[in-house]
Amino acid sequence: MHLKTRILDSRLGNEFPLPAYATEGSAGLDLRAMLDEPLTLEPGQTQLLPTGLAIHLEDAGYAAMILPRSGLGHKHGIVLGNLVGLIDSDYQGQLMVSCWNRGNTTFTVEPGERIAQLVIVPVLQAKLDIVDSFDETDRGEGGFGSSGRS
Ligand SMILES: O=c1ccn([C@H]2C[C@H](O)[C@@H](COP(=O)(O)OP(=O)(O)OP(=O)(O)O)O2)c(=O)[nH]1
Ligand SMILES: [Mg+2]
Repeated sequence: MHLKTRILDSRLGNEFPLPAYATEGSAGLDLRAMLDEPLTLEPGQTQLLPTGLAIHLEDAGYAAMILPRSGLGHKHGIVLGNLVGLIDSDYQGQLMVSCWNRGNTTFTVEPGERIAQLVIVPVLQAKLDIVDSFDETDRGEGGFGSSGRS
């Protein structure tokens, strides 16, 4: 697909590469922290970081999700303050990343560092048909471990 993208920080495409799929099979485009100086995140701290990019998906049949990078999340505890970021198809503002240090050690984000990834996903907008009851299923209202653990 084609994605209308605005570059809001001129260092992107010059000093720092534009987002690109790293391999033919990559699902995510890495997003960079467009900081002016290194940012220290103490354990437990969360900061909203600019990416220098805006996208306009235009089509309600798509959304984008901002997801953590597995290496940063697993090794350094750097994940997202909102766990997952959901980008609406009509959003035109700068993509922002809520960066949360859920770990026990201080982490410094360097300017231009890849801090999260953007994944484009298909979306169905549902029309709600209001009913009084549902056709019976085996599960019914059972959930949250109702089927046991093993
Ligand atoms: O990690 C994120 C999450 C959201 N957004 C932007 C794009 C999205 O379309 C918009 C609104 O996000 P969401 O609907 O999740 O937030 P909200 O708290 O419901 O705000 P709003 O009232 O603006 O919808 O904020 C980001 O830039 N980064
Ligand atoms: Mg919202």
